[in-house]
Amino acid sequence: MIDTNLPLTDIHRHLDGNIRAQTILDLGRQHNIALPADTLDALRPHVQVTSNEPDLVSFLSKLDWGVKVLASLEACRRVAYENVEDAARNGLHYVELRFSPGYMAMAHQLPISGVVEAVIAGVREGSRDFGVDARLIGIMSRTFGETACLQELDALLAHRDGITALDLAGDELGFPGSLFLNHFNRARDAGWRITVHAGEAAGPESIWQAIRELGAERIGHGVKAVEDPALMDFLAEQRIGIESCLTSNIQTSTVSSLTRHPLKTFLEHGILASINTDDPAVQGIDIIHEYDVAAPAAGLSQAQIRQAQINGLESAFLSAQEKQALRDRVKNR
Ligand SMILES: O=c1[nH]cnc2c1ncn2[C@@H]1O[C@H](CO)[C@@H](O)[C@H]1O
Ligand SMILES: [Zn+2]
Repeated sequence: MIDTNLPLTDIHRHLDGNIRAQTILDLGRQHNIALPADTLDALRPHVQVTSNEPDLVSFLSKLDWGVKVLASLEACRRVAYENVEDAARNGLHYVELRFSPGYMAMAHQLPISGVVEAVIAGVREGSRDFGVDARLIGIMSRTFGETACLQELDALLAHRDGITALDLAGDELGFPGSLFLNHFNRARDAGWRITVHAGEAAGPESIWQAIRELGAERIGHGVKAVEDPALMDFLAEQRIGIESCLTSNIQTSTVSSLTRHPLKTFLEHGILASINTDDPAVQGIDIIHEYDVAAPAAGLSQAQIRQAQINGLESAFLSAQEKQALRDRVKNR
């Protein structure tokens, strides 16, 4: 259960993996884009996972319809705005929304830098209208290679003040972190925080690489850390946040069932692990489901769920003062 006296955060949520099915229909109509179905019910199986996918890459193809309807910068602004509205509806006080501007720009060859600008604008308007504190994390989609990632990085750097951190997502097995050393050197020089999707499809060595070579302060998923005792100790000692996404890990077949998910072990080990959604619209879940259904199914006690909630804010890309302000705001409501 969620502790309503503590801030509720989601620090691992792809805004381009959280485009409403209704919005996909609307934008498809508006821009004359042929969709696989023209009613919500018929569209849903094409844009939402209905049963577990065999692997990460198959799962990721479920995000494609969402970005195929992004035919204008206004459409990008809209989905960013709606993401903040969805966060507010879920009772979230703070969200870190991540997005891959190259992936969003791809289908209609939008200017990548324009996409970054539109997303920043949409999130800013959403924050103002719905009272949710939001930060943005830029993603480089490794699936499209180093050069495409450099273009994403350049577009993000052109709006560096609107971006808090850099991430690397997509096909972890096909495109290892070692290809992206320069990218992350530049991101750190820009003063950004760093989080990396690692130890989801690949093993613990991918997590070590993200920390030692890319400068990751947090790890997305990090499921495979449980296979390496030295890494488990290191994560706990260095207070490296693990952004766990329970349902996502089942749907990508990263973990065979919730009862085998390592989140409980992470928490028992004193690792700063938190509960997050990943791609909620594609997964057909929300943050409340992850706390109330998925976390107990993964064997977490109520005290562990509360600790994970505390860890979410603790590992957020905020200053100590900003975190305290959030705690005060929720307590004094
Ligand atoms: O669970 C995930 N693991 C790895 N990459 C992901 C996941 N969910 C989405 N993306 C990737 O993030 C970018 C869009 O924000 C896309 O590259 C998408 O494939
Ligand atoms: Zn993710």
